Amino acid sequence: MSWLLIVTVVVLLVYIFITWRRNQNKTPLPPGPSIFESLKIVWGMIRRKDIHHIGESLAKRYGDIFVIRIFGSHLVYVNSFRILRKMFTSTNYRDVTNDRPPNFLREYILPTKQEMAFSDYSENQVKLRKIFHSVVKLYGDGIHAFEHLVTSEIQDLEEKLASVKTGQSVDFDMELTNSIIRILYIFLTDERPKDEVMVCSTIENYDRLLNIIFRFDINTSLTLFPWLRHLPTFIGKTFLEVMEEQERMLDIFLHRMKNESKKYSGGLLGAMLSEQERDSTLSEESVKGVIINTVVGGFVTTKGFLSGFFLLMLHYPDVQSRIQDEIDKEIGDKQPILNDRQELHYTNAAILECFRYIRHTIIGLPHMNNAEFEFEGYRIPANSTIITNYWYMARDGKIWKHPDMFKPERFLDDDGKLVSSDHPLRQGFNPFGVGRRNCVGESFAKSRIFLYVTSLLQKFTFLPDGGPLPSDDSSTWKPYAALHPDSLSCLIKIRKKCEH
Ligand code: HEM
Repeated sequence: MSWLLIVTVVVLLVYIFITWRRNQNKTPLPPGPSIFESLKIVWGMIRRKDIHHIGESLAKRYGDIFVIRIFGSHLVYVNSFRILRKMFTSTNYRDVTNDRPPNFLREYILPTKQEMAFSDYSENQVKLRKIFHSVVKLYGDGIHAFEHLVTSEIQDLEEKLASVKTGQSVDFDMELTNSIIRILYIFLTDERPKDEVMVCSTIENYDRLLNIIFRFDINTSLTLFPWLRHLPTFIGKTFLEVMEEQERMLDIFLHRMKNESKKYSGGLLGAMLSEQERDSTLSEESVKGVIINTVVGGFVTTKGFLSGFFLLMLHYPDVQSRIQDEIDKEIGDKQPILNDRQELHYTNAAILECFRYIRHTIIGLPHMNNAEFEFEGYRIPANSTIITNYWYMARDGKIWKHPDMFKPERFLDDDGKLVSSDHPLRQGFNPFGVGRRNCVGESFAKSRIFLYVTSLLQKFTFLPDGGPLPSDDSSTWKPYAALHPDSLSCLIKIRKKCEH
């Protein structure tokens, strides 16, 4: 036993010596904990699952950029949006910094590598992004077709809520979940789901399981030791379940596509089929990839935002009534539309502040650099995993006054108008990322969020139901890849009749 210990120590020392020699006379790495402390930190992240809390305390110690070194790999944390924008968008760096690190999800779960979110930046990836944008068509006339789709779904939700008996508690989390999934389904197929219960439960379950697999501790363990998926443990069981659920989910869409391809012309899938006729290089694998990207990217993020937002309405009734006053004044009784956005300054400020305050996409998606580069006086070694530390940026005391307070007014100027998009505060944090890998669903998500918030607060007031209310402090929530409160039960008081 003792010789094993001696060999381990010697190997470790030789490794440290070689690393040290190799780095002599080179531009320094960003600051960061020693190799020994790094080991302890990564172990802490895996054990305590709180990658965001550890990233926050290290950012306070080291500033805008730091590195954690682990067995010859580098986790480079970017802790300021200014630095992140420069690294991902400037012509000096963007060809290098927009790949994705290898991860278990890409290698072992997704049925294809031809997709948008987890593959490297490539011609195919750019092509898929373009098709996605052409369907969202949020620029120009297409916006109205999309708006109609979302509005009609929200009206169904309103009718459901309006039919709840006075004083009866509503599982609003579940209602939101089903409603968001139905919109995603319509976005993909241009039709309402025939078997709604089955579609909603399959997609919800798939997302829930993926959210577990993508948690830092589990994803890291599986990426380092993929054979763990075969063990009869929680991880192995979750892996099997996610594979089954993925099969079921793809079947819902692909089965219909194959059997009804003649009729299949609308939605994102229809657009991909038409594109396939023009461009034979667009494979079925890519179609599968885009279904998964839309379901994964479009559900947990928006659901996390909306359940967080309405939880804040329960905690901050004065903010809720100020939004309602603004809606009454600017929109009155007519159905809110996207064009109303320009007039609703306080509502927009509350939405921005909710993104900042909750920080539900804690570290976004990691990037990887395909070559070594020098940046702000530091050397970033090739194949580093670049972590966008949104969790820290959104509450960095250097940018935000009273960062721990929920204060929509921080985004308003002296005349009560929303500060412009180039204002330092709005430049200080964007939860959708920037550059070539920014969120492809940004416009889709923002529009949906605006329509949900305004339509629902126009008709209803949301009130605590007297049961335990989840804390509004998202740092106490379970550390999934996208944060959301555990539950959201509430009372709903009708303000205005739904007249659709
Ligand atoms: C509240 C809503 C959302 C937030 C906060 C959000 C945030 C993000 C972030 C931070 C990234 C990574 C950016 C980067 O790597 O630099 C991302 C990527 C992505 N998002 Fe979203 N997202 C949201 C909604 C959506 C929706 C509705 C969809 C699709 C329907 C979507 C699809 C995607 C895809 C496919 C990517 C990968 C893009 C690429 O790698 O090129 N997201 N999102």
